[in-house]
Amino acid sequence: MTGANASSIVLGSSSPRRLQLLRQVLIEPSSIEVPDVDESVWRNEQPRRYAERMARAKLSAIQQRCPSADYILAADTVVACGRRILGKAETELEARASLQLLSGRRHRVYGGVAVASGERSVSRVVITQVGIRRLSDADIDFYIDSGEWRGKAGGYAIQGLAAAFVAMIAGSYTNVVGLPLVETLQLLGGLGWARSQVNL
Ligand SMILES: Cc1cn([C@H]2C[C@H](O)[C@@H](COP(=O)(O)OP(=O)(O)OP(=O)(O)O)O2)c(=O)[nH]c1=O
Repeated sequence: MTGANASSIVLGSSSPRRLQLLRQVLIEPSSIEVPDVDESVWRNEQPRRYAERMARAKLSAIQQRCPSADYILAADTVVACGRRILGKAETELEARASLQLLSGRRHRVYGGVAVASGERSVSRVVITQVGIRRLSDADIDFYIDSGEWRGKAGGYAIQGLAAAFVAMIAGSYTNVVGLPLVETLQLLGGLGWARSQVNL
């Protein structure tokens, strides 16, 4: 038991979005650990299974590193068009190809979340449907120039300029940004985590 919260949470993620989302609901992780896992997709692996496998792999990497943590949280965000998984865009070419594929279509964002407390761990996948309006070449050029696509699953970030591309969303918005808050809090609550001071 440490700090203001009765139970401390180790965030197993390098994603600034995930930290920001937790802070938005007044959860301050006691520490941040960067998971280092092999993120390659298995042959014929479906997006849902991949998202859950990655979240669990990140969790267990951090569990080994922090055996005495009260709670550990890890997550993975996967963007898929049908069964096709679109990875994190690392080059302009990848981002452009991804945006061209998503243009004028609906796709799904699979958010894997995994939480552990001691020996117990739970995980789930939250699915959000996102519809991107038809993108012109000028839209895509503009977005590529912004650089906001870098390191983002599917080559876009809904919390930034790409909000202007999103025509519809069905399901959790925070899931698309990187961490489905309602479901994450449910998982934590299921393992006994409780806020000590704030009753959100
Ligand atoms: C679709 C989408 C993804 N993203 C981001 C969230 C994640 O950071 C990233 C997906 O990559 P992840 O592999 O889920 O996470 P990460 O590599 O950034 O961090 P870590 O493995 O250390 O936890 O894409 C957005 O920020 N906005 C969006 O709209």
